[in-house]
Amino acid sequence: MKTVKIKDKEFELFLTQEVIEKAIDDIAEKLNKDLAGKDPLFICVLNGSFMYASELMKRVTVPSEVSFVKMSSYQGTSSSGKLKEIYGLEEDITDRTIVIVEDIVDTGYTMSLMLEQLACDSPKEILVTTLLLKPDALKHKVQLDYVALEIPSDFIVGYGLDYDGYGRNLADIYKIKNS
Ligand SMILES: O=P(O)(O)OC[C@H]1O[C@H](OP(=O)(O)OP(=O)(O)O)[C@H](O)[C@@H]1O
Ligand SMILES: Nc1nc2[nH]cnc2c(=O)[nH]1
Repeated sequence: MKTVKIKDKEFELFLTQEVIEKAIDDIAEKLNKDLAGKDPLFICVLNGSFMYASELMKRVTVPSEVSFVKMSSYQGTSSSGKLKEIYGLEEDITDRTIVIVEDIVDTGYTMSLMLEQLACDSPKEILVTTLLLKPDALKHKVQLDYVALEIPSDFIVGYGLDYDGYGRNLADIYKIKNS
């Protein structure tokens, strides 16, 4: 089994680039059907989604715009955990079809905040695509329209996802080795 070491942790091969990109082919095919004539704006969530966004957008053939945002933590007064806010969205999304592009939905916290914040700007509709979903880890109810791959709750790296900043450039996805 192929393994990689990142900092203090060992990871083992979990999903090959071939498997991932076959799943992306399927998502792109669905999007190309569903978005025809809708002039969508794709909003990709940095950092993690950069590789998924790039492979997906090469396969999207409908005329569309692509933009990148960050969900950054900010100091809030709430005791309910980290608060996150959308940074970097310059386009007017009023009355537009929006497609959010994420690398992973884990607890669903980030996506739930994003959906709530984007809805305030009155888009026509918001669709969500994520490369990965951990169904057993979900703690927040989120709308997910196009999920490429469902995975168990193990911590993973590669294909845009990092461990402590490293591993995002790996072409395959690895899961943490249980010692
Ligand atoms: O469903 P959740 O439990 O909220 O987790 C999912 C979020 O976690 C990751 O982002 P992260 O904050 O690690 O930032 P990154 O994309 O820059 O790595 C990922 O890109 C999602 O945005
Ligand atoms: N790298 C990484 N980031 C995440 N963010 C939410 N879940 C994960 C995960 O499994 N791996």
